[in-house]
Amino acid sequence: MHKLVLIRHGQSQWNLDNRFSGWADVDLTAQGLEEAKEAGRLLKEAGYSFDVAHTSVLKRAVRTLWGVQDEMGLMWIPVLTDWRLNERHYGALTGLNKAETAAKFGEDQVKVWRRSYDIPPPALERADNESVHDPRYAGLDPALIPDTECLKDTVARVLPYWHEVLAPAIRAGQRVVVAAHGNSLRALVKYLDGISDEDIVELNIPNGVPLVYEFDENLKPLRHYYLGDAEAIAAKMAAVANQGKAR
Ligand SMILES: O=C(O)[C@@H](CO)OP(=O)(O)O
Repeated sequence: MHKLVLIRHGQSQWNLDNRFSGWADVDLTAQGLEEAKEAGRLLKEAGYSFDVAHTSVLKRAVRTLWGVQDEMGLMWIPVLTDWRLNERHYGALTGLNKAETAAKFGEDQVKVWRRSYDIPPPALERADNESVHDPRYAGLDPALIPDTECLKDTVARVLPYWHEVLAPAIRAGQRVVVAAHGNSLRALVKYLDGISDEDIVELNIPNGVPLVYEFDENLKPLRHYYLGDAEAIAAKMAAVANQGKAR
């Protein structure tokens, strides 16, 4: 049996401030760092170890991974960073407060922007898109740098990473951990579990909690589960869903 561990980053400053983050490179809060370490402790206690780690090019995911590695005594394993694991690009909503946006445009509209499968948030003007000049994307065809993304667009970049990088490593017997983001992980989970475009709307991934997938030898998921206290995890998922309320 193969296993994969997915972890959404711990609380970021813009999670705390309730702002749309997307590709903005926001750091973890003290709580977020503690969540990362707690995830590492949980994994270690449960007997997990990893041969390789994958993360995005955004520091909230990278630093979460560092916290996990540090607690597990695994600072030495290879780490691959890749833009395809980045958060979904939030377009012109990036930086806006989610509750204020809901008060202005309505909670239903904000839910469409946050959770619909194929309706993207309003796009940034290319001239306003700082990622185009960001050295971390310098090797990338500028046409691949999004001005906004819906989940479907995120699936279109996350799945090649799964098929080309993650799945072959898991199949070869490597123990893999992925530290990424709410929506890049929703994209992967949608594919792994065959979740419909309608049902994915209600899926929210909590910050800083290890999500374990068990696969058969063909990488068909057998089951998945979060590590940690079930009630606390449910409360974290509800808190993510409620970020789009007007208050
Ligand atoms: O702001 C974002 O980039 C994401 C994740 O924090 O938020 P949401 O849950 O609203 O998609």
